Order: sequence, then structure tokens, then C-alpha cells
Amino acid sequence: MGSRQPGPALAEALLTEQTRLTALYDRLDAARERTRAALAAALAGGTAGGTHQARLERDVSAAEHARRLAQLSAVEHGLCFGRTDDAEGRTLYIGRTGLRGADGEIVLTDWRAPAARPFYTATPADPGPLVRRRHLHTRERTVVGLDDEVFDLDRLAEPDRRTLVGEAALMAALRRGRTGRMSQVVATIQAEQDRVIRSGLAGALVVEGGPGTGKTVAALHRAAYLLYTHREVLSRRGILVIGPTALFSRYIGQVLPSLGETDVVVATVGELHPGVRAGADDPPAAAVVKGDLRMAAVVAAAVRDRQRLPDGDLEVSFPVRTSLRGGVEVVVEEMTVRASRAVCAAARDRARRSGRPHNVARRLFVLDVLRALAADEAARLDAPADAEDLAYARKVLWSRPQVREALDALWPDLTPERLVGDLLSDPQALDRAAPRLTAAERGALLRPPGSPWTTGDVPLLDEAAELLGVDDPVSPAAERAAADARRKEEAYARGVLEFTGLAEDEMMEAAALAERHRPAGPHVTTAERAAADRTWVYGHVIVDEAQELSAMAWRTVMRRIPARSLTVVGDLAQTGSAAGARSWGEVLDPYVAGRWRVERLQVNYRTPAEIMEVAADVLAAVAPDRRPPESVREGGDRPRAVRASAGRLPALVEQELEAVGEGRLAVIVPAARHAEVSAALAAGPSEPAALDRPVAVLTPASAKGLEFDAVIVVEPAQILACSPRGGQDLYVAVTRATRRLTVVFADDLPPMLSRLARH
Ligand SMILES: Nc1ncnc2c1ncn2[C@@H]1O[C@H](COP(=O)(O)OP(=O)(O)OP(=O)(O)O)[C@@H](O)[C@H]1O
Repeated sequence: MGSRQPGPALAEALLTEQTRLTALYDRLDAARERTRAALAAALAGGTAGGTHQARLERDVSAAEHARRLAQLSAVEHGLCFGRTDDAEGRTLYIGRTGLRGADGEIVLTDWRAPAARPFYTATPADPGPLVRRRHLHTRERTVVGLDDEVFDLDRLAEPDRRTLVGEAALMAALRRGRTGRMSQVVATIQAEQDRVIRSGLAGALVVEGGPGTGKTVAALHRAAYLLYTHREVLSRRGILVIGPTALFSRYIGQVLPSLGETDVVVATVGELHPGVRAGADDPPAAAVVKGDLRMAAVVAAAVRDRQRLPDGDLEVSFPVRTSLRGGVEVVVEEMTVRASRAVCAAARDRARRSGRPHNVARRLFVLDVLRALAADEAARLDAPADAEDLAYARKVLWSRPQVREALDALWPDLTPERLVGDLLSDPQALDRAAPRLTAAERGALLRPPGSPWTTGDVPLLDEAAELLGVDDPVSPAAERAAADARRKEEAYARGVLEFTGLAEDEMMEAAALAERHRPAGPHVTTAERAAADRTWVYGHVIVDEAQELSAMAWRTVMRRIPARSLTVVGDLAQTGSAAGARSWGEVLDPYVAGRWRVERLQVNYRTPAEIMEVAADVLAAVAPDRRPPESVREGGDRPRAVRASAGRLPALVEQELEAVGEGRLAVIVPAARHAEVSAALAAGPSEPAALDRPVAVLTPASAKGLEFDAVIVVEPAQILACSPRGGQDLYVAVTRATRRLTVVFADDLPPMLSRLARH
């Protein structure tokens, strides 16, 4: 065990570290003061004008100072948490940010810096350069405890050669009650996690491991590490973190800001199409078809299906003379112009061959047909026309609603929403676009017009958006409006200067506000700009619970990361979606063949051994080739099974709440029972405030990635029967608890849960 120091020695050590910590906070205060002044100066400098270049530089440096100030403000708690001493007598203090002393020497080493690495990787068996590692426990600006490990092998007995880093510190972190939010763990990162965090940026890194092995927490720290190490590239492009549900996004939402990182977008696949918020999931049959790569061809065919030819020649009639009779406008003379079907076909071919997206190629089609119509009109009027006349005639024709309507019917300007919405609610359109799908598959896709968007629709919308494109040259008016907005922002930024005399928090708010209110330019955070732009290219993408993504969803993700720099986090034994992955090769080979690598995490930090034994039985039944992770903790309360009718659930919930005190409880139910149990427990819908309540009623799918002090799993037999991946769902459900697991059943307890103590 780590050598905890006895009385006087401990007191002396505490005093030494307190002196150091106080000095570090002084440096932090000074750094904030300097940054605040630099921000104020940058905002004030040259506001009256200056060259465009000067303004740009000022904006960029102001953004940089604002970011640094945000970072310095985020590290107030737990600023310094570790110290290393090496064989050469060098001492480093490790903290959540780097700080320099008055002479420019490094007084606090950022946890992400290469020099900090031994703090995480040293083990008694392989201490590297270290002779001692010390964990500092602090509350506000005070040192309240120390935890030392002396890597002096001669004095350590073999059984004491632990492999875990700072066991006491880790255990203290793991014993904390759950708050409904994931917290950062920079002080207790384990060696195997450190490898994940510091792995290089290129290619795809797959982080695989059973439930509770810290895949998510390691991936988020990796985001912070990558932003630190490759700031140049990544802060401009940002990092996208994709999670399984909005609830999960909320659960992990604090980790990166608490590490001082803001250039990260957290979203679900259902949120990747700006303007559409897909909440609902598809029924399994529809999910499977929508997730199939054949859908790319279906969407492409649906687009082509909207590029039509007239039945015969194209004929358009419009009034050329009208007169007012009794206050009503009547057509006195009409004219009909024609373009032959062959001309329309040639126009369509040319537009298609151009390789441009539908809405952009539309211009070519329209132009060709208008040419033919204008020539026909000239012939009809018997008026010899030169090129200029014809150009004018085309313009006039295009301004006629009848002409526009006729051309729109042949080659309409389409939004992705309209294309996909129409396709999925029109059986004939589906028949035409998807001849290769079976009738049953097409049937699974069909739904009433105006149905809400589902997660499975988003990859289809994204596919459609790619094929449709946008024919939207920036108008001079829009440019003027943007310039105007920029001027207003500059005035606002000047106003921010008045805040500089105020307290830290207020200053931060003002700086953040200035950033948030700027619609364009460097003051809007990278994350905000990225989230609003479907075509944004990210610097790195992290996909969590990656086993859930369908092949079509992967296409959508890969579009956002042409450089293919990815972290893919998941556990194939937890795949719940019918359209999800079966192997990483199947997912990644089409995009990064030969450029992906796997890191496995083996230790479970969440679930005590007693609960994990139960989970291992479930795993053995559903995925016999997989080994469960090993729990780092034992001694949790014995998991139990209770035979009880639904009516007794509220009483059981009360019991569990009492047992966990301040802790949180989840009741995980088969999807079909969610509404009923929520009503019985007077719990609201599961999104997004569920984590704020002491009791959350969740389905296995919505519980994915989350954890609670106590979990009640309701009717496991029904969870098993509810979906084709019911076994995986049950595995997810029984691995969410950090302390207590109760399984409630009325009739049957599945044999795989027979290890549970019966009550
Ligand atoms: N090094 C660590 N120090 C302290 N706590 C840790 C550490 N690693 C993981 N944990 C904690 O263990 C719990 C599980 O971690 P996490 O949610 O990242 O696991 P996971 O592998 O993503 O699980 P799942 O597959 O079930 O989603 C979290 O509470 C996390 O904070």
C-alpha cells in the first residue's frame, strides 16, 4: 500500500505542499490578471478602423485571450493534484493547466504535457524514472490530504506491487456518489487509459472494452489531450463527439468544459443535420433497412426520379394580352410555346452529366429548355432574333409563373427534407426508387406523410443533401447585413471593456457573451460555427457507443472527417440497435483499411465484482466468446432478485432510495413498459431532465453509457424478448449500477440470472 506518513511527517509534508499550492494559486491569479488585461487591450485596440488585416489580427488575438481566460477559470478546482520525484532529484507538480513562475520557469506541468506522463504510467513493477508519486487532495485552495507511493522496490513486498495508479486516490474517486453528470478524472487516469488518451492523431483508434472500463471518460480526456497537443489544427476545425442519446450528451457535457476545452461539439447522429432534431428511433425492421448501404442508391434513385421528362413535347401556355372586364382580369390572348421531348431529354442528360448536385445542375437544365422555348417563341412570332434578343426572351419567359411551374415539375428545386419525406410516404415513389429492396423492406420504410424525423432518417437526409446541393450564391444584401452585424459586434465588444473592473466571473461572462453574440468571425467559437454547418469538416471525430451506428450512419460521420482521424469507442457485446455493428472491420475497412488500431481496456471501474458476476452470466449466454472486464472494487451490496407484482414497484423504489441516501436510482424497463412504469412512479419522460431527478425511468437503449448508484431492472424476461438484441440490452441494464442492483420479476426469472440472491 502507499506509505501514508505518520503524524509529524505528514504535518510537515502537508505544510510543504500547502506552501507550494498557495504559490501556484498566486501564479494562477496573476495569469488571469495578465490575460484579462491582454483581452481588454485587444478588444480596445484599433476599434475605430484600421486595415482589414489589423482588424482580423485583433479579433484572432482577442479570441485567443478569451479562450485562455476561460481555460484559467475552469481550472480553479483541483488546480494541482499530483507531484512526481525522479531519481535525479527532479520534482514536478502536475495540474490541470500549465503555469510559469515569475522567471518563466515551469512551476506547474499540464497533465497533457509529455513530462507528466510518468505520473500516469509508473507502476511499482515499472516505475520508469520515478522514485515517488504523490497525489494531492485539495478542497478549494487547501491541501487536505496526501497519498504517496514510494517506488522503492527493495522495500516493497511482492504482493504489494500494484499495477493500479494511486490506488487510494482512485478508490476515493470511485466511492463518490453519482451526481447524474460524469466528472473528469485527470487525477486518477490509469496506465491503460493513458495509452488511449495519448495515442496519435492519425487514422482510427478503436477503444474497446466491457462496461465501466472508462472508455467514455478516456475518450473525452483524449479529446482534451489532442486539443492541447495539436491545437493548431484542431482548434480551428474542432472535435465532434457523437453519443448515443441526448441524455448521454447531457451526462458527459461537463467533462470537457471542466478541462478548459470549448472547441468540441457533442451531438447524436440524430442531430447531425442542422434544422432537424430527430428524437424517435425507428422500429427494428425500419432501422435495419434505413441503415443498409443500399439506401445510398435508393436516395440517389429518388433524386433522379425527380428529374423528369414531359409525356410528349413540353408545352407551356401563358397569357400575352389581358383586359379588365367588370373589375376582373380576363385573358384575351394566350400563347403556347414548345420544347420537344428530345430537347428536354438532351437537357436532362447534359445536366446529369455535369456531375453537379441536383439543385445546381438545375440551372443547366432550365437554361437549355428555356433556350428551346425562346427559339420557339421567336419562330411563332415570326421575329428574327439575335443572341441578345433571345437572352432577353429567356429572361422574360423565366419570369412567367407558368413557365417556372412547368420547369419545376420536370426538375424541381428540392430540400433534403422534401425529397426524403416524400419518398418515405409515397409507395409508388418508393417502388420506383428502390426496385432492389424487397416488398417487405419497402413496406418497413413506408410511413404517413408528416411523420416526425427519426435517427435513421438523418443519414438519408445527409445523403440527399449531398446529392441535391444548394444553389445559393451569396446575395449582396446578405453580405451587407453581415458587415453591419460585424460593426454592431465591435461596438458590443467595446462595451465589454467596462466590465474589466469587475469580478472574475462577471468578466468571464462578458467575454463569453461577446463571443456568443457574434454571428460570424473569429469570436464565434469553432464549436458553434461547426454545429450549424452541415458541411463542416472536423479535425477529429470521437464516436461513442459506436457499435450502435448503422452503415449509413457511418457514411454520414465519415463525410465530416475526410482526414479520417477518428476515435471509435464501443463494446460489440452491448450492441442494441438492430442496424448496429457486428465487427469493427466491417465498419472501418471501407474507410480506413489498414489504418485502424485497437486498444483494449480491461478493468471495470464502475460495477463492483458482485454485480459483475451476474453480468458475466448474461454475457456468457449472449456472447460466449467475450470476456467480462474485471472489477476493481468488491464489497458492494449483494445483488438480488425480487418476485413482485408491478404494484410493489413504488415501495421497492422507496427502499432503494433510502439505501443510497443522496445517490441516484434508475429503473430500467422493457421499452413496451416505459410509459406505464413512468406513470406509476410519477416520473416524467426520460429526456432530458431525467438525470436531475433522484429516480430515472429508462429503457436499456436510453440507459446506454449512463450509470447510477442503484439500479432496478424490471422484468428481465421481457427485456430479452422485446428486441432481436434483447440479451445485449439486458447486459447493458445490469451493468449500470455502481452500488446496488435489484431485479424485479412477476413470473419468470431468466436462468442466466439464477446467481441472484432471491428475496
Ligand atoms: N481512471 C479513473 N479514475 C476514476 N474514475 C474512473 C476512471 N476510469 C473510469 N472511471 C469511472 O468509471 C465509470 C465508468 O466509466 P465510463 O462510463 O467511461 O465507462 P465505459 O467503458 O464508457 O462504460 P459503458 O461501456 O458501460 O458505457 C465512470 O464513473 C468513470 O468516471
